[in-house]
This record gives sequence, structure tokens and C-alpha cells, in this order.
Amino acid sequence: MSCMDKDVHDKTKTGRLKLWYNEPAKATVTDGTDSWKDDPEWLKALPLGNGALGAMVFGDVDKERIQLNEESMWSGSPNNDNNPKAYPAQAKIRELLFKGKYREATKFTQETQICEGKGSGRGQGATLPFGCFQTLGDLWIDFENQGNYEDYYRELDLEDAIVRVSYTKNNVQYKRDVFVSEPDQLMVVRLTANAPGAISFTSSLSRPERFTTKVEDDQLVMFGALDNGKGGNGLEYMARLTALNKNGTVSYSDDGIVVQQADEVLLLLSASTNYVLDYPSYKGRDYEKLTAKRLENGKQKTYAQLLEAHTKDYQSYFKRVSLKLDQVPDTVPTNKRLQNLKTSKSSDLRLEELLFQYGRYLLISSSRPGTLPANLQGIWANKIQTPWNGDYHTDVNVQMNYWMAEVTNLNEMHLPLFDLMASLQEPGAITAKTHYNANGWVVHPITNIWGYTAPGEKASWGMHVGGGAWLTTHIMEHYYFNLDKTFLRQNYPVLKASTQFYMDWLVPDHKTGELVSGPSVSPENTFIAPDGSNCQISMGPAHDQQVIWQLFKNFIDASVVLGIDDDYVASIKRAQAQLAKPKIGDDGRLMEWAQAFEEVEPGHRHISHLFALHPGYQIDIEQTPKLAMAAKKSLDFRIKNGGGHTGWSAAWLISQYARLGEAEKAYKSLQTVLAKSTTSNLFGLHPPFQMDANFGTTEGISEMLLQSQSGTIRLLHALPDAWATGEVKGLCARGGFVIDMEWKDAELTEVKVHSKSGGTCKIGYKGKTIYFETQQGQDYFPLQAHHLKE
Ligand SMILES: C[C@@H]1O[C@@H](O)[C@@H](O)[C@H](O)[C@@H]1O
Repeated sequence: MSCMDKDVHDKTKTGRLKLWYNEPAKATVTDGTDSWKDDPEWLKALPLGNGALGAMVFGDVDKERIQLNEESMWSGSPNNDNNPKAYPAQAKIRELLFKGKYREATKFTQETQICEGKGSGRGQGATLPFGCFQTLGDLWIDFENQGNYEDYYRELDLEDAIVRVSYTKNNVQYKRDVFVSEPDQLMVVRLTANAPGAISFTSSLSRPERFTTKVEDDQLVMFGALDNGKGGNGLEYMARLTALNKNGTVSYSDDGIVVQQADEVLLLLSASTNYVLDYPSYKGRDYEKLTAKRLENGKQKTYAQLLEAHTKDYQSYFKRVSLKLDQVPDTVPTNKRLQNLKTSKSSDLRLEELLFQYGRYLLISSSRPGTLPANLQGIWANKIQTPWNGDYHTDVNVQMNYWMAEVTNLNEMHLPLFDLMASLQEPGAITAKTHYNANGWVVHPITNIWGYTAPGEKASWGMHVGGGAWLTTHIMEHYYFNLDKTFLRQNYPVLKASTQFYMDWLVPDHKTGELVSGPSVSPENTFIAPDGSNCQISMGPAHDQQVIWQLFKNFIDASVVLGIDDDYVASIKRAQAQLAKPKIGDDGRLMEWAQAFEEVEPGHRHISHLFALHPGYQIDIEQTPKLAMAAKKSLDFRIKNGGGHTGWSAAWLISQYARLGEAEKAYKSLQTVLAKSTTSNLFGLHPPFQMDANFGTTEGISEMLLQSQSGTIRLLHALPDAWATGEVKGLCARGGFVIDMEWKDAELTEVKVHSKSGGTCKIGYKGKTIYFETQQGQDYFPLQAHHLKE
């Protein structure tokens, strides 16, 4: 084990992409009872993860706290409280709606269509069958010697996914390096000092409830079972901790590990549960054996070997993309930079670069092939009752988590979302049959790791049936960016089964004969019915019509790619043509509902009726300019009335405006996210903390620089004045292209196109469009070769 490599702990030397601070996050635990309120010190801690194991490092001096997560730490249990009363009532609700009796329909829908049980417990389901994503617990490192310290420094280095802490105390310089390795499935903590025998501490493991610790050989083991929400034990978990010391002594007791006068110490932690993403039992993993094996493997390796494997793995993803907007060295601590931005209201290019790459860092750290998808918290939650149960919301949130995956060259991180979709097929088919007597599968706005697909406990948000269609759009996105036919063939059944649900669900509108979806909601939004009552339920809300249109388009395109041209595909083409389409209201805005209702909350956080502009593309600035202008009116109206007031909704606005080529408005929404919805560790805020704002912001910045949804690769489509000069490398475009760009004074100066799969490349820039044929693996320079600018 080597000692003390000086330079990486000194930020100024490297100019690397880092979050850094001159003060620790206090390791004290504040009262976690109010699940909707964040612990302010936790929001200063720094996140690490390997997709399954997560850690938040506080970096405190006298007592270090590393709050731990494991992706499947969920209370609750498999329980799909479908409601057999739903289908018999459906026809009456539709009749009421076609007659314009919205108040009666909304009331009857709440009485007959929601789940049988308590559902998500209004986002507080920790003790219910729905369950809740919870903390694994805390690793404590108590140095037991109070007193002053100086030269304090801590950082999260995005270039190698390591947290470093250093300070001087009693003339001894202490250092900590922490990372969570994917190859070794271990959290690694290295403690060093520049004086022999200076390292002494007691280390322990704990969590707010349901845990026992014991010694097993040279390990401290924490284990327990979570609440299954039915009055018994559910998921079983285990964490194992061991200490490898250089000189000094180590002793183990059921309460902790005591290290005395060591020169250097390595702490290794493994953790897992008996969970398996497999309907109907969702269990069977031998977590005790797995955690023991991982720890044993780790103990056979040197720190350098563990570090090298981790860095190599992480950088193989992170280093695919670089963004340069600012050349000025980073001399201001991150929390101070953010504070300056919030007070001065002036932009900060370095923070924008950092936020862009931070989204990529967080996705690599919370979603890997074979893990569960990133949830509302990514994988970082410090409570027993997490906001909204830390679940998977399918009416924008989980989709937003993955919008950036392909364009920012992280296609592998997208795979867990497809695993989730596949796991919802069986429970979703039972809900489709029970609630709607329909084939195929359906999911409503909330799902969890137990295959929950029922509507939940409130019709006002639960009756969103478009979530399944929306989720499947990711299948075609992954195909378009990678042209992987094997992937498409494997996922075609999920796509087809989703179309089968909507083919059984859609009905002709009594007046227009167009196919409409309903009873359904425009996610979580409320309209004023003609009788003045506040209602949510209607026939043909724009959002449903748009996600179903996109699903049918994707299914037709996938069938063409796979050479499938049967009667069923033909029936989908007919149904798509018959769907009610986006409409423009008398006020020029895009209509959110089939009728021009007034909104109870004009500044509502959801903008679901603009799905067709982003992430869908039924509406396009060049191909459907009228609808695009109506979309712009709707966006401006939303913001004028206070829209974008949650982190995720402000992040979505960046992409929406970017699709319209509205660079300054997109940039303004980016400033809104930074100024209003970003906290000192750059976590996004709903508030409380909610990860989709981070992922949505990275997507938004990508959309400002590069778009390819229309079939044309649009370069610098929404370049704000603030980014007059810059460079981006490694962004991906549909069709299997990787794009590098440099620009100066808002003019492209260099473009490189790498063709991953060959084929025709169509590029658009400032109103000019060029085409050129490409060979697989070749690079092209369209600026010169194809006179892109003349
Ligand atoms: C997790 C929750 O998801 C939906 O319900 C949104 O409307 C909320 O704003 C929040 O993001």
C-alpha cells in the first residue's frame, strides 16, 4: 500500500472537473422525521455510486459519516391492489364525459377506478405494501480527538469519481480517499497521514431502525429485515465492513472496529439484499454469500489495484464526452460559486460545464447494466420514509432520468430502464385486464421494485394511462442512437404489447369519430369544468394522444426495421391516422385538453401537452411550424404564470425551448435551475432533493448544442450569446453518429462526425442542410468537405 500522493489533493494543480469546498458537511444526524424536509448537512455531502451501492461522504474531521445506500433497500412487498370494480364502471364514466358531465365523471372515477388498497400512501408508503426506498444506514469513523484543524479541503473529482478530504491537525496532515467500485462491487475508504502511527479511530455501522451488528471473523456485519407493509418482515439485507491496516492494531467487537496507531488503513464495505427484479416473488439472491465473496476478493487486492480497476471502468464512460465553455481556472469553492450566482444573478460558465458533466457522473453512478434504474433519488436517500417513497414516477420523472443517456454517450446506462419495463409486463397485463378488460400491459404514474401497476389511491393523478406508451419511446430512442437490431428484436414484444393495450383502450369520440384516450388525466393538472368545478378526468387529453401517436409511430418504424409487415402493423397505421391530433386553441396556444378548459393553475409544473415537442417529435419547428408556434405560446404562458417552479419542470423547459431554437429562453431556464433549484452539492431540488432536475438539465444543455430527432442533425440549434465560444466532443446523434464541434464568436469552426454504423448523414446548420454517405468507423469533416457554412 503506497502513501500520500500529494498533487491530486491540491485542486489548483489540476484544473479538473471537480466540486470542491473548504469546509466539511457536519456529520451530525438531524431529525429525519419530516420526510419532505431535507437534512441541510446531507445536501452538502458528496455522492458516490456504482449503480447499486451508493454513498454520501460528509468529510467531517472529528467524526466522519458516510451515509450508505443499496439500490434495492425497499420496504414493502409484492402487492398489486388492482380494483375489480373498475371495468364495470368504465362505460358510464365515458358516457358522462362525452356528455360534458366532468364533475360527476371525476367523482365516479375516484370511487371506482383507483386501487383497492392504500396505494403509495400519498408518497408515504414506508409501512405499506407499496413500500419505500430507504437508507442502508451509516458508516461512522470516529477519531475521538477533538480540536482545531486547518488547511481543510474536500472534493468530488468527476474525472475519476473519487471523494478526497484533507486537513492538518496537530501538525499532521490527514487524508481520506473514498470511491465506490463497480468492478469490485465495494466501497473503498483509504485513510492516510504524513506521520507514522497517526491513525486511530472507532468505526461502526448503524441505521435508524431494523438492524443488528455482529462480528464475523475479521468483519463487522450489519444485517436485518425491512417492513413488508403487511405486519411482517420483507426484504433482507446485509453490509460487511473490514479494516486492513499498515502497522498499529485492529480489533473487532459486535459494536465496531477499533484501530490504534496505524500508518494507513483501508476500509472495505460490501452490501446487498435478497432482492431480484423478477415477478412475482422478487427475491432469491444469496446476499450473505455475495457480500462475503466481494469482501474476500477485495482483501486479496492492493489499494492501487482497486483504484486502477475503478478508475479504468469509470473513465471508460465518463471520458467519452467533454464540454468547454470557459477557460478561466476554477479558484472559487463550488458552494461559493453557486452562492455568487444566486446573489449576483450573473451566469457562471464553469458551473454550467460542471452541471452538464455532473448529470453524466450521477447517471454512471446510479444506473449500470444489471442494476435497477435510477429512481427519484437516483440511489441516494438518507431516510426510512423518502419523499414520494423514492419510487419510479412514470408521468415524467423516470423518463427524464434517461433522456440524456443516449445523446451524452452513455447508452449502457439506459439498459436498466428496459429491464424495469420488461419486469412490468406480467403485473401490467393483470392490471390491464382487471381495470380495463384490455390486452397488453399498462402502468400508471407510480411504480416500484415490486411490480406495482395499479392506478394508485388518487384518480386526480392516478388516472394517467399514458405512462406505458411514454416509457416505450425509450426503446426506439436506444435503437435510433445505436442501430442495434438485436436489442430492438428483444424489446419488440414490449412495444407491441403496449400498442395492444391502447388498441383495446382507445374509443371513437362521439362527436369527431377520432380515436381518443380516456377516462384519463393530463398528468396531475386540473381544469375548470363548464359548471365551474375543478376536474381532472376527461376524454382525449393531449398528452395521451401524443404519447400514443409516438408509440404507434415507433412500433411502425420498428416493424419496418425488423421486416415485419403484417395485418397488425397495418391496423396500427390506420389507428394512428384516426387518432385525435394536437389542436391550437383560439388563444393560439396548444390545447392541453380536447376542450378549451381554463386551468386552475396556469403556472402548473407539468407541461405534458408539449410532450410532442420534447421528448417526442410529432411537433417540429421546421416540419410543423404552426404547431411549434402554438407550443411556444403555451410555454411563454406557463412561465409568465409561474411555471418551471420545480427543478425538473425548469429543466424540462430548457429542452422545450431548445427544440424551438429559442436559445436565450433555453439559457434563461438553465439559469432558473441553477439559481432556484440547485443546492451546494449541486443536487437538484424539487424541493426536496429530486434527481431528475440534474438529469433533465444535462439533457437540456445537450439539446441546445445538438439535436437529431427530426432525422437531420441540427448543430448548435439553440446557442445562447453566453456560449459564443466553446467546444464539445463526443455527443451522439440518431443514426449512430458521434459529433465533435468547436465554435468561435457563435460560428462553427470545426466539426467532426464519426460514423458508428455507416449510412447517410444529414446535417443542418443555420438553415443549410447537407447530406453525405458514410462508412462504418470513418470520420468526416463536413465543414470543409461539404461546405456546410457557405
Ligand atoms: C415525484 C413527483 O412526481 C410527480 O408527482 C410530480 O408532479 C411532482 O412534482 C414530483 O416530482
